[in-house]
Amino acid sequence: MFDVNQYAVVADSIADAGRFLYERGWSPATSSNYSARVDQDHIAITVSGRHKGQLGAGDVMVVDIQGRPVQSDSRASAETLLHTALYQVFPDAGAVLHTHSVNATVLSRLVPAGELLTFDGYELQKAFDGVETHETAVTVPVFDNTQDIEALAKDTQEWFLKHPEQPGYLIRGHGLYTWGKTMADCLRHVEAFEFLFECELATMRVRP
Ligand SMILES: CSCCC(=O)C(=O)COP(=O)(O)O
Ligand SMILES: [Zn+2]
Repeated sequence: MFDVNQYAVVADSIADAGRFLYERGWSPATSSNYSARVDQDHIAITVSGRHKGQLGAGDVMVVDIQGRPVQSDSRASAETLLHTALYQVFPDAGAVLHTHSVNATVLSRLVPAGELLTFDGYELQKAFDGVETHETAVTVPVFDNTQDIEALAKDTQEWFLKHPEQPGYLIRGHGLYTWGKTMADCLRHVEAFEFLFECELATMRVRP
């Protein structure tokens, strides 16, 4: 069982994150899903299909670390297994955010199949946990979009078990996944990625 007070705290942090991300245009309409750790075995996650700029009581539910609903008749995010896959790889992850910004979507479609997106030489790379210098490249894998979330969860888990220092991934034509020790860390990672996506796209415009 989980602590309901702790659930209430993390559910609030998810609703606040939703308002922030929606206002910036990074989570339009019912796109995106967010989660935060309640305890070692339980995750609070958005209910599927909810408007992420208007989350309130009843829009965040609890699943176990395998993604099975706990004490709820609601349907958890369709992408729940992508979240639990990350919590399983990163025991110190406290939050996972998935967003659908225009820049993440467009850039993910421009990266050739089989190639990684690499950020190198940007001072802002230091916004990511564990990155101390612009000389440390940040490498972002781009997974093909699929409706087979179980298979995608397995692929992403395998990749991050081999590359645990990397802070996020893209799904082609779909969006960004990133995580952090706290919700504040995770939101900082979304902002850092968005800045870097904008820089890459601006660079492509002047140097096609
Ligand atoms: C309307 S966007 C399509 C589904 C999606 O990609 C998403 O992020 C939201 O799915 P959820 O089941 O978490 O609401
Ligand atoms: Zn999505």
